[in-house]
Amino acid sequence: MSLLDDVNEPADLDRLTGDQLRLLATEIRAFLVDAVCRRGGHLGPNLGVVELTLALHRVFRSPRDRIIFDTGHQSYVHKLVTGRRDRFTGLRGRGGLSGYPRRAESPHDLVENSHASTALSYAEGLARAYALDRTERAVVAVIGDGALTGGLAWEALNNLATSPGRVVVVLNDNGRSYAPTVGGLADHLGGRHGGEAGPGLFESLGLSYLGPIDGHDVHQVEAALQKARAADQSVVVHCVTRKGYGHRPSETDEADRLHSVGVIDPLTGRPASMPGRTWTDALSDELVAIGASDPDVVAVSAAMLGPTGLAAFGERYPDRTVDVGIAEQHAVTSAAGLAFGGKHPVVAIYATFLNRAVDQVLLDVALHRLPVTLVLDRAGITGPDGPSHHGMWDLALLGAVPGLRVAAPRDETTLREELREAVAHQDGPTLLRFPKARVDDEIPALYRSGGVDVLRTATAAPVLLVAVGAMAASTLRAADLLAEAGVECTVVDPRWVRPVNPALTALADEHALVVTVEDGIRDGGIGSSVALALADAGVGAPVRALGLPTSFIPHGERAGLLAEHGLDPSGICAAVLHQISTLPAGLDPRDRSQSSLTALHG
Ligand SMILES: Cc1ncc(C[n+]2csc(CCOP(=O)(O)OP(=O)(O)O)c2C)c(N)n1
Ligand SMILES: CC(=O)[C@@H](O)[C@H](O)COP(=O)(O)O
Ligand SMILES: [Mg+2]
Repeated sequence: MSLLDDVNEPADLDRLTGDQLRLLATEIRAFLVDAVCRRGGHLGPNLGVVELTLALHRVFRSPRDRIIFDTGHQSYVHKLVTGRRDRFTGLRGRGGLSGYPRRAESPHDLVENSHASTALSYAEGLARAYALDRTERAVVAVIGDGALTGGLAWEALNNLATSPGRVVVVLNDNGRSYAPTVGGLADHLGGRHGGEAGPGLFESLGLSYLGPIDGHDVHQVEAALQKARAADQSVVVHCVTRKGYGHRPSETDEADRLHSVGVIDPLTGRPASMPGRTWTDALSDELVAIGASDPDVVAVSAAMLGPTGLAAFGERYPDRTVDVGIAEQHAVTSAAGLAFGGKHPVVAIYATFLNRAVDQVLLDVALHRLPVTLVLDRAGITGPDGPSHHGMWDLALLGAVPGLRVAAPRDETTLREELREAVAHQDGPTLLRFPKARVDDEIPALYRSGGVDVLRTATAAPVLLVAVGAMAASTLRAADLLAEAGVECTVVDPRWVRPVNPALTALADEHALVVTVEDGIRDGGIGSSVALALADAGVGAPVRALGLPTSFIPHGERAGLLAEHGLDPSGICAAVLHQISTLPAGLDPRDRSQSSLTALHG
């Protein structure tokens, strides 16, 4: 019987002695290594917060007191001590335990948004609400040194000093985001600016400061938290920890301390199976090649050089590579500055995180028609990271940006080609998007017509299938299924999906039904742009837009989630057949006669 087996709620920690707490921490690490290596997830971040989380749950009485984890990727220990041990076998799978706090899972989870740098703002507002009600409930925000590089966190700190709400800010300073945390703040916390790290900075903002504290010493952390709890103003408790602590492959992983892993061998930290070539790998290689011939290209990342494929560019051209920290807004506006200065910035960001910087794309970049290329990795369904990480809003949110040209490559060749076209474009911003997946097999075009790649044709095919980027493979397989059902289709990849290419409009005019397929939300997506363009051009073919619903899609495996939303070959086929069945009598595209077209086109 282990100590961990007896911990089913935070109160179970109260009776443990110092030695038992140390033993429990060891058991928790063994549990985490085993569970995360089997399922994938955030390993290094959680190994670093074991003692800190035990101390938090001994000092504060969750859920009456509120503990908010910034980003939430480091909440596994919190889940373990709040009764969710048995659910780790399904970690991040469909219907299984989420990799982030999740309200539906436990009353101990309040905030489940896993975009970084939000916790202090949630906490300030919550504490203010408790103060208004004169309710004695403590509010704690746990924030990493990486998340503290985000501007939102500083907006919150600025407000905390004068807020009636008191917040205990636990700064988990492990010196890293993925890679070592960069910038003046990181240098300050690391003592690289000389003098004592912490007090000067936070006290000058009107907050109290305690630390630096050894974040792996439960008693030291507890003592500091007790003091912070009793203070009459907001306090920063500065805990120094080691990312990946207690697991050699994590602690020694140079890239990111095994920040976020797939299924790996616990002894070596290496992937259990060959990961295969991803879209990110293809982007990485082509950008290095472009950098060799174009000295004006500058790569910009928001704390994710490695995961977005910019690390190789950074090794080759360190002077032309910028990591701005978790600061997507600054990344985009500073890219605008670079472009004003004659450079061509390539800003690589996960699609979901660009949501942060929509205004910057709109007014700081597009208004000035600046040549900035945005590369959106993890576009569409990402999978195990769940609702906040699916990159499904970009096309809809950015559809309103005048002059933004958007490309969605279907395979590695088109990714390379479209990236070069994007970087060559000087008159305004460009955007490329692709998913978190292996890059699909090459999909050759039969021919290119006015910039649109025609992937499949049949004589007098009545249905035009418009595949957006990575949806091309499934759309082509759907066309096979439809042919078996007696419906011939033309399948095209517009390559540049916005603005809608007039060549696509012309092609649509030769068909009785147009079906668009994309892995973003339908509402405001490419399908709706195509429908508008056809209507404006007086093309009468009805448009059926297939895509994701405007809803928060839970975590699960990417292929399964796409299928659940009808975006696999059989789903696309079924949707087309259904659409055909709704066409007015005489307009069945299986019997596409000139008269039916004439009738349709009025
Ligand atoms: C807005 C936003 N940008 C980027 C990310 C991706 N991301 C997740 S964790 C992380 C690093 C966080 O570093 P830190 O807060 O220090 O936590 P640690 O992993 O070191 O514990 C990044 C960049 C994110 N979740 N949200
Ligand atoms: C917490 C966070 O935002 C990242 O760690 C994210 O989970 C990484 O996702 P990938 O594993 O797709 O790189
Ligand atoms: Mg950190």
